[in-house]
Amino acid sequence: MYSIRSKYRAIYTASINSCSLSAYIMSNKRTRTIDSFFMTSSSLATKKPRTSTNSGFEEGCDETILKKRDNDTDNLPTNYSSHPTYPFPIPHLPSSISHVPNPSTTTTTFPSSHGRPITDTDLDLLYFEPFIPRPASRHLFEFLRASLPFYRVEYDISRSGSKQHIRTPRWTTVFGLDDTSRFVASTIDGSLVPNCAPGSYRASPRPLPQCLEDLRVAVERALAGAKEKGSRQGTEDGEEEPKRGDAEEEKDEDAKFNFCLVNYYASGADSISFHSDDERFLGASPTIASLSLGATRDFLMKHKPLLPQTTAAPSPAVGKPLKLPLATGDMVVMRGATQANWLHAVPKRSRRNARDGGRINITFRRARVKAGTENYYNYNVGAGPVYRWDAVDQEMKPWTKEKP
Ligand SMILES: O=C(O)CCC(=O)C(=O)O
Ligand SMILES: [Fe+2]
Repeated sequence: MYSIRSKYRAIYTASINSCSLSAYIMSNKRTRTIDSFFMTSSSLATKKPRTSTNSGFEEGCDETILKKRDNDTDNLPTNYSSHPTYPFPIPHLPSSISHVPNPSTTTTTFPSSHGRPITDTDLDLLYFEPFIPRPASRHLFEFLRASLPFYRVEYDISRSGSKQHIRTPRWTTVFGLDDTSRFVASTIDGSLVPNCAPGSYRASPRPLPQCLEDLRVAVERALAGAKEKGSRQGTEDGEEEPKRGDAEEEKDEDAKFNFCLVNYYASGADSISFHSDDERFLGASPTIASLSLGATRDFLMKHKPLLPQTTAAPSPAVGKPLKLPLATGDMVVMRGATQANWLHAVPKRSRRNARDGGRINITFRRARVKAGTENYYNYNVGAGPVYRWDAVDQEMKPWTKEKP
């Protein structure tokens, strides 16, 4: 038997190695080994510039990361998040993801670009290109894929009277709401949502591990900053600051997240079909922050069909999908009436682009209604086995508890 730390060393080293293997394949016969990850900066300076324009994973082995590792003599995690609901301890972010802020300090390089508003009929997006600097985001992709437990949810549905078995075409994992969490008393659909007593869930809520908690803090801080900047601009010309109503207070609450869903798309064959995140447990106009790591994938958005009795003239947005090619480190924040009126999807990629090295998507949300939250756990964790990334075979493998 070996300790968590030595086990993690094996996984993490293999992960770095697999990164070099990928770089080798992508950069056409330029062999790189584990040693190259610890080369000196001067030897790296002679490295030829990369010519590959492939997105995502294969570029994760770039100079910035290598130089950073050069200074980190022992880059392996020493701290872990543990909880009875975690199948195994989840490491904290390694020091080499240098741009990930420490919540106890005020210095952060996040976001690494300003959020660009994209608006249309009922559409309210804030698009950071990127939110996390590209090199750090690629390292973060590797880290999260190797560190989190994943699930492949399967379920049966009834379609035209016959039962159909669905195997979700992506890996998922979900965290949120620990025993100390409370639903804040607020109104949803006109009624007061009560506080939720600890231990009252059927599905055991899993708190965010520290590595996702650090990201949550960074995202919330950036959104608060973007909001402050927006309101400062609105009052710059001496206007009196407008009085804040209940709706605005609720909007503030929306951008305080207590729930996190992680999707892993192993290749272009994995996808998510058109849907909206309009589950009741998120409230009427949720703010959802969606972070992309790894391979670039298209994020499509289209307006929901308008009811035939609608008298308003159709907007050009209706029927015309919007395409955001989400690259590593990018973040899209969906707000306001977006979920109520728009659908989004990450379609499969063509065979030519199928082997893209994988992509991770993290969405931060605010769960408000207990009943729906339970369903969400079941839908994104399910009752099947736990999977964990096997860096040697480069795939998710069923994970079993080690015998002591
Ligand atoms: O992978 C993405 O960018 C979208 C994921 C998504 O829409 C969801 O999990 O609800
Ligand atoms: Fe979604």
